[in-house]
Amino acid sequence: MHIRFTKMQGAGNDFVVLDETQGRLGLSAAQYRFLADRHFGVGADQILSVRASPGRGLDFEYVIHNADGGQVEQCGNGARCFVRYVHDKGLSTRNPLRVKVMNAELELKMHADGRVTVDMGAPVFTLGQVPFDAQGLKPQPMGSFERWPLDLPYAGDVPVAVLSMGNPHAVLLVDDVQSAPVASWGPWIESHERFPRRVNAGFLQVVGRGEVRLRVYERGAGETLACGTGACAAVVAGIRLGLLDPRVDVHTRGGVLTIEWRHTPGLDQPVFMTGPATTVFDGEIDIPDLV
Ligand SMILES: N[C@@H](CCC[C@H](N)C(=O)O)C(=O)O
Repeated sequence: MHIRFTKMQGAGNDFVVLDETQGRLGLSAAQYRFLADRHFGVGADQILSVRASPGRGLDFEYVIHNADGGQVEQCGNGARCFVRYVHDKGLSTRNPLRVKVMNAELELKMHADGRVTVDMGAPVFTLGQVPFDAQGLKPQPMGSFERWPLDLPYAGDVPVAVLSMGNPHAVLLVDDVQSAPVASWGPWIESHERFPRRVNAGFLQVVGRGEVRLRVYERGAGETLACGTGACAAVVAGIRLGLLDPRVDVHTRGGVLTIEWRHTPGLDQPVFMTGPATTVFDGEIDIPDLV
């Protein structure tokens, strides 16, 4: 199969974007893996498919596959690239855009300076919905939140905050993100048996009440230069742990994302994420028949 694609990046989190508005390409998980492969394919952390509106006042459907070929619920940096793609390719002039992702609807707004703000919806703290199995664990309260002791090889119990931004996140506090054990603990946390659908692992260094540094070991992709939902989850956790103000600049290895969350107990307040979205190049590629 011969296809056209666009390579994009948002704060260094990179994507292959496919136009499926005129019909599905019907790619297999192995073909998504091929596209994401940095040696044999194009190379990407995620593959984003732009599909026609499913109706209900929505402009498009937005489908996300991780580099490992698995379909996932959310991708924050991808959402910003999605808007830029739709506008640059002339698929819509609407601003803001309303799109459907796997289990939710998102509102995406492009600014005059090219940055994009995404209403990522409200975070979910119900453990069963993350999903996280806390049975038999004793929570450690902090601020208006809690952390859960996660037993990791050689490290013992490591306290993590657990929440969902539509996709699952575990956030742990570190003193220095540069020297944090992302490469070793990341895969252990990602596949920990307490997370039945695996999890994205965020390593959060609080610099001040409005500034953090973050590295994320992403489920199905490994460490990426930035993770949008990871930034939202880290800031929400930091606010509830009593460490952060409602507006925070998140320094990732690939750039800065600004996250805003007005926490009001009892109300489902949405998280807003603002950051860059850039087209790298357009291309064409032959995809082998892989099942
Ligand atoms: N890079 C993303 C998140 C992509 C999905 C994630 N790896 C998962 O499996 O949930 C972002 O910017 O949010």
